[in-house]
Amino acid sequence: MATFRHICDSVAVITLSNPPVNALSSALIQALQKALGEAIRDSAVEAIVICGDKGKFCAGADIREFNKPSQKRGPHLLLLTDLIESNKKPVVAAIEGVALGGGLELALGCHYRVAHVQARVGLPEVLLGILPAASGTQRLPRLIGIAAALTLITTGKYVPAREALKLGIVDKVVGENTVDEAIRLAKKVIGQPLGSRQLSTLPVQCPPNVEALLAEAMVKVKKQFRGAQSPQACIEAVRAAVHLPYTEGIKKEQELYQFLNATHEPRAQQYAFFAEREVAKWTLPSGASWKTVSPQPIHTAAVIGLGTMGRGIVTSLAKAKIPVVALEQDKRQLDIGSKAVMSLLDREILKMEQLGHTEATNSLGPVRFTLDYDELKDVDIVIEAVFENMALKKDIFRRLSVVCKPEAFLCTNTSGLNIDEIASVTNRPQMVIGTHFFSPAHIMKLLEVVRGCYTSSTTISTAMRLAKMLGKIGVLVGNCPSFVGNRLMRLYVEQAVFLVEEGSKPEEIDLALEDFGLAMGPFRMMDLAGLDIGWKARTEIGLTGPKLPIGTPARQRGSKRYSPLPDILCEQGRFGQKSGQGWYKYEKSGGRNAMPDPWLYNFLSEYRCIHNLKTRNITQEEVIERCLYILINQGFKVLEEGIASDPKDIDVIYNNGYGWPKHTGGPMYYASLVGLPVVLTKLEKYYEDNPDILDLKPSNFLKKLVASGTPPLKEWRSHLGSQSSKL
Ligand SMILES: CCCCCCCC/C=C\C/C=C/C(=O)SCCNC(=O)CCNC(=O)[C@H](O)C(C)(C)COP(=O)(O)OP(=O)(O)OC[C@H]1O[C@@H](n2cnc3c(N)ncnc32)[C@H](O)[C@@H]1OP(=O)(O)O
Repeated sequence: MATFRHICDSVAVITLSNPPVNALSSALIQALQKALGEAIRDSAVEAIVICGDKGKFCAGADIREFNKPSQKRGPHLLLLTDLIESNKKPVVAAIEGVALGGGLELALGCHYRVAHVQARVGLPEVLLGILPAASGTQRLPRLIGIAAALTLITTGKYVPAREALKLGIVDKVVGENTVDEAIRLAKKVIGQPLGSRQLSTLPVQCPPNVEALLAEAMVKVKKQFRGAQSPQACIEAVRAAVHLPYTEGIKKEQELYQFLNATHEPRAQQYAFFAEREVAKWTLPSGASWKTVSPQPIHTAAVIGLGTMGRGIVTSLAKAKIPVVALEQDKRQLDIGSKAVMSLLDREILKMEQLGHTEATNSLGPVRFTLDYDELKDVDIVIEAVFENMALKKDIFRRLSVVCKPEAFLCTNTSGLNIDEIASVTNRPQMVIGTHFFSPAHIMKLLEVVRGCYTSSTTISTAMRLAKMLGKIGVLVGNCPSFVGNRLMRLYVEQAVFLVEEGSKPEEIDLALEDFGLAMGPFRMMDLAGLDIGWKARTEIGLTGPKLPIGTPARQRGSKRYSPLPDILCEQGRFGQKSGQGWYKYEKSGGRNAMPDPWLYNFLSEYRCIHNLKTRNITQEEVIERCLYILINQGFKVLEEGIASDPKDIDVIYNNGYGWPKHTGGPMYYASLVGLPVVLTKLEKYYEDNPDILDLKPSNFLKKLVASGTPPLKEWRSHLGSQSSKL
């Protein structure tokens, strides 16, 4: 790793070099400090350009070093930004690729910034549980004003170069030769006064309503990132920029950074950051892995079924520039589906245009709509996305076996049906795999990649590569009913319904779990997804409806507790948002504004009377513990059964598919934060109180970990022993 400089006429060019993203490690900061010192002292140098090696300016502080003791971290980036800014020779940042976090803070210390048109800049520290603590919270508001700075700092969003130019973050955007352009600019400004380019010396331009603006931002982040402290600290730091001189503002920034660093959030968020990248590095017990097995190329794709999921999947493929054939079963469905897809694609184009893409239309792959299976004969991959009916799926896969070329991979978007059963009807079971997208499929980052017992490692490699091509996070899991995500989710939701039977109100449970940080409580989530979907599935497998054996107790299935409440709501036509009423009532069918429904309270009173259920006062603590610990307990079972190979797989699934708050790291990380002995003791207690809720019974793996002295999460895997992996 090195920072080197060379002289080009009177300009020194300093190149940051720390592959793969030129992150500012202690060593790089030290080397940069040294090179800057030399350039400043060298009387032949009149101006300096800072750029990054291999087309990437800098992705910020090296996150891998965050857990190092601070005294071992070397010089602080903050001092470096001051050194650059106060230097009498103009310094120009040549931004290619990314200038993120500390990388942008470094660029803000420079007097000028030139960016490549495809570069992106941003301050994503908030997403790592910290704040831009190398003067970003003080310099950015001075450059672009309070409102825009607040947005960037509290969302961590990445801003494309053209937008950055409009905001005033960069001075110039170029289509090529960014470093040459920066050198040209550096030469041009030699000898010019730098006062107005030294951001720390500028006043913050405050609108008259600045306090209202800050208060509004606070309300927004408290809602958007419930339970997380870093967004609030970011606002406090910007408030300091408003009210205090620069040096005092910096002190406040440092104080807030120290405060956040003492909480669990940075470590949880940084764990989540690396976990998202590590899940791509899959390994099978056979030894086959992402390193050894090459994916097959995917040039064209087909999607079967243009319901909500199919439309999103088509859009996702088009966004990745993969030409798609979209197939429906009849003309009417095709017309409806194609219109919906076109409207999604139009929205994508609009978004891109707003971000400054001049040729947005050309940046989407072509979509062809058809009723004819023959049009699928040349595609490299097919993704089936019809509704959850095994017989229908099998029919489709039989047909695909005949129509598709032998090298084509066959994927199913089932959210829980048996992959092996689907694969068994094809002429290529080794090329069948589950690709479980999350709704809306063109937006949600997660792709659960489900390996069946026949699935080959090349098929896995290709599906994982597809995830990457779609800009998604693929997590490889084994085949079991409902896979990992929905298997855990079902128990969490069921627990919430049991709590309603016992006396809670849906809105109390939603509030408790949303305050914990979940994006949406279980009842609002059920209403959004549609209660009828689960009802149909339960009817199909005979848990309710005509197939239910006569004489089955209403609240019991086998030896397990069962709640018929969701079934009864469906029988009453209460399907959730789509019918204007479910666990809540809505302003109209399809309305989104959930309001507590007095009808439900009366209904629940009668229901409890009929079933002789005594209500009791249920605390928020119990709501959180029962709903979350049963989910976590199932996570341990999933690990024990080898359905997921590592706790981080479960965490990535929950963080990216189920709105779990990343500042707690994910359910398994959260369990490690709470302490496994605590989770175990609570589960034992709740199971003792509710012996008919069998899934509250602590998993053997959890017990084993506690008995082994509660090892840290990264060691759990080694305690699994000789399990029969489903991977
Ligand atoms: C001297 C240390 C001092 C520490 C003390 C700091 C105090 C100062 C406090 C605040 C100031 C500044 C704080 C920060 O800057 S925090 C970091 C902010 N930056 C980010 O959050 C950027 C995160 N990265 C990304 O968004 C993306 O990685 C990307 C856009 C840069 C590239 O995306 P993509 O091409 O999709 O590749 P990957 O995401 O897969 O990444 C490739 C590879 O690089 C690793 N990586 C990325 N960013 C960092 C980083 N900042 N530090 C370390 N490593 C990074 C990533 O993990 C991948 O690694 P691999 O899996 O091993 O290949």
